[in-house]
Amino acid sequence: MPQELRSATSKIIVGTAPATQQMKRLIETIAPSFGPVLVTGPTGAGKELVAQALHEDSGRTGKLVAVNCAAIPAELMESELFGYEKGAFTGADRRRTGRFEQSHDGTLFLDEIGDMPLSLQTKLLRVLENHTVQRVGGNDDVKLNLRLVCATHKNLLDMVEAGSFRADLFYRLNVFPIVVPALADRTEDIILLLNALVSKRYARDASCKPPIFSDSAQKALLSYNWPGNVRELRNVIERAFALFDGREVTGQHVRENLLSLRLPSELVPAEQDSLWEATSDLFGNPSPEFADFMTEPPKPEDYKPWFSHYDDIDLRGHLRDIEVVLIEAALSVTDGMVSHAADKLGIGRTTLIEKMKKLVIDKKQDA
Ligand SMILES: Nc1ncnc2c1ncn2[C@@H]1O[C@H](COP(=O)(O)OP(=O)(O)OP(=O)(O)O)[C@@H](O)[C@H]1O
Repeated sequence: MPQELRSATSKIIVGTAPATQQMKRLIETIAPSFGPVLVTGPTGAGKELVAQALHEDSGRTGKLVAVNCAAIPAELMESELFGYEKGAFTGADRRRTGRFEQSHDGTLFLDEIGDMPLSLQTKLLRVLENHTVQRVGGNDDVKLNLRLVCATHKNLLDMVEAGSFRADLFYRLNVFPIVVPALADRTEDIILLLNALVSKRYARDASCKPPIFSDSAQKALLSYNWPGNVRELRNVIERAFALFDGREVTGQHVRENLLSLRLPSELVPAEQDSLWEATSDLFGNPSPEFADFMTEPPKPEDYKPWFSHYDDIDLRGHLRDIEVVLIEAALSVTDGMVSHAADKLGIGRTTLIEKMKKLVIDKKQDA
């Protein structure tokens, strides 16, 4: 298809894995219709992008207006969504339109819909039934033509069961359900996303040169399980720009310095401080003190204080990372001699070969 005829969806959403292609086809098909869309999927997987793609391919002339229901205090949410008339409450010195009215002829994206208070759920249901809103303190019905897209990482059916989400609203919203797959379920997209996000990051700020992800780095990215999904991959790329300005990133760098932020030994302390500052809001950063502690090979009992630093741990992923690092180290000191490396690790040669296959480890180790 010529570039200019491609849908906005195919430009916005990167990925060619079967699950991604299926999702993109679904978005393109339902974008021009009117019914509400409910986008679900794990955090960071791209739910907001789906809303953007739906709007861009809808042919609607109005705006895409996004509201994060988890970020607005419950007592302000009604006036934020419905607007208010002058004098409706103390401080309402003029009429204000709400997000519903602002998205007339366009799309209203209600993110984290699972966090909407029950009283507002009832009001939202009324809007969906009547296609009108009343501003707070007003009596006039304002007629609206908008496409509603809601998203959540919560299980709304469980919430319905627990009585915290209205069943009738759930069925009203769930006309077109779209499930965004976890990144771990579409590994074919990882390298495409890596290249797209590196180019995007470089286009935004060309002051750092793009890092070069070697074959072993790409393998390491492919064998990781991405609990934070595409947002976590974006964070890894952000770290790579900060740490490897224009240099080659190896598989070992990915595991040791990018997936769990630890500095390569060649970085000086001053850079260390600015890096911690620059990335302190990134997914899952350990504190600098904890990183220092981790530069020593940990003894099992060193893990005891873990939960005073973190809420949780991906135990399987962590144990797998330790296995990968030790196997690679053994292969490196034995120049890739598998049987010698197996001796060093105290396991049989065949067991080591099986592990290397499973964990995508090469005999030859790059530094
Ligand atoms: N398929 C994709 N192609 C390109 N970029 C993507 C894709 N999926 C996600 N991203 C990027 O990953 C980041 C997270 O995506 P987004 O905010 O849409 O996730 P989300 O599912 O809405 O997260 P949350 O549940 O935390 O709100 C954004 O920077 C987004 O641009």
